[in-house]
Amino acid sequence: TMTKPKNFPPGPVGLPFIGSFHLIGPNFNKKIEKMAAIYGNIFSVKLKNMNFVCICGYDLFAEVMNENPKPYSGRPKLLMYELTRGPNLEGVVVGQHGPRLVAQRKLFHSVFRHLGIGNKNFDKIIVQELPEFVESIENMSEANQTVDLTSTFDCAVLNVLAYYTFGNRYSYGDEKFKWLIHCNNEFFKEVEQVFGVAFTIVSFIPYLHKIWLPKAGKAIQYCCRELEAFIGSEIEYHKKTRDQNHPRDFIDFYLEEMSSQSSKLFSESDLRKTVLDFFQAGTETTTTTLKWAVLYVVNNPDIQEKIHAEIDEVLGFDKWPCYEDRLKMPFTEATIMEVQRKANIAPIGVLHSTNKAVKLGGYNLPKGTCIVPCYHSIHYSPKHWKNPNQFDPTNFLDADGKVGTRPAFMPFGGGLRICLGMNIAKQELFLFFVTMLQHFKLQPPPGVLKLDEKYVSGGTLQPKSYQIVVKSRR
Ligand code: HEM
Repeated sequence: TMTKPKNFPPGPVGLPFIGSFHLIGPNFNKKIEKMAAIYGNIFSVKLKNMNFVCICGYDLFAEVMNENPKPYSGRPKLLMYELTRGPNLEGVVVGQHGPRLVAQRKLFHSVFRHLGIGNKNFDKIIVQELPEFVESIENMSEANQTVDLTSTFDCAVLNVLAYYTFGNRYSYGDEKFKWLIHCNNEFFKEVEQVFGVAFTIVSFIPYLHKIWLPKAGKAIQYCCRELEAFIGSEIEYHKKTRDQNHPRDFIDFYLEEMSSQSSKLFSESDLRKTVLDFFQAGTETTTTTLKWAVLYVVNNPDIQEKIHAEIDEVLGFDKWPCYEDRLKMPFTEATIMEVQRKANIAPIGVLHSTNKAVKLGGYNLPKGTCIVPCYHSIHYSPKHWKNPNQFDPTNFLDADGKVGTRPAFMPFGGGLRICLGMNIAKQELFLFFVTMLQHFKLQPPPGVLKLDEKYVSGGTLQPKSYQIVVKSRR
């Protein structure tokens, strides 16, 4: 066992072997809240040989994510990460901060700018997805009285990333695409088996890994290997067909970096893990947010009506939206932000780690301390939201009716590790949500007044699976 360093944040003593294991799992947010009430906004939870330091409340978030992010820009070395990203923790999500990571992040942004024009026009890639997106919902609702939009969202969202990385989208019925979706979804199902959002922490509990490792752990590894093999075959294809003067997509740009640079910042194995990261960080998060968005507008018909009115005024029925349109649709944009606040789908985001000794909230954190940002504490803070438990888009509207930023709103994390796909995600959320409501009216199934707003914990906090009625607005 490990003793606490000097002047370390206080916390529950923990039981022998299992430490504070009983504190994670269901009702995670409530348990964190209770501990913060006892120990303060910064406290430690001990598990095996590791101290997790939980941070709550806007002041600590501001310090770690905005004011002094550098010492907090590492990632903890967790067993689960090593299983799927190798001993060197390749890719982007779980790597240490340093020249390699900075180079990968920089390349991501420059490809993003290249595929669009500056930071604009990337939305063209999403807009080309809209016709099949709408058609898929139409077909489903013609065939069935009630529908579950999950698979449509899965296809649309993965296609955007496929276009970005591979240079092409797939038709939703394509067998190869179905396999890719299947492997990607299996990964999240297996993660769910290992305590959902707290799964990375669980990998630290002594002896417990002996139970989950042979089953869920193997399955998780298997899913990642299958996805990596798929990505690997795309890389092979790109090597054969690429034209050095006309790079088509992320893989072409990456291969070009590999061949033109002498340092070892880029490698093919890293490329595979990086693309794997795009899929695993960028699909379930976006799909889940869209599912919450549908749920909240179904449960709040007055809000849905206001969005319909905004869409009718700005777009009418036949024009596809573009991302710029959000500037004329403040209520719609504010609704999406409110969905992200209220759903709080990544309650501990991705864990950070200190890469040098640092003082936080009056305590000393040695190098290598694992930081658990508890987002519920800011997204539901009564200090920052008038009625945090209520779904209310006006949280994000200023007195003049314009969308305003809110400091205690960080759905994409922050600091040097802020979500790499944030701009893609924002554009997807806006364009898929608007297009859906432009074409359809969404209602609860017959006999149901409201959909259940309680979450279940998968890779993220998700709504329980639900059916809705989709009515064409034509
Ligand atoms: C609504 C959708 C999304 C949400 C809510 C979300 C949220 C997050 C959060 C909370 C983090 C951790 C940030 C931190 O450590 O402080 C993160 C990291 C990341 N996200 Fe997203 N994300 C979304 C969509 C995407 C998309 C579409 C991509 C596409 C590439 C993506 C790629 C990444 C990557 C690569 C990282 C790791 C960055 C790093 O460690 O340096 N995400 N995301």
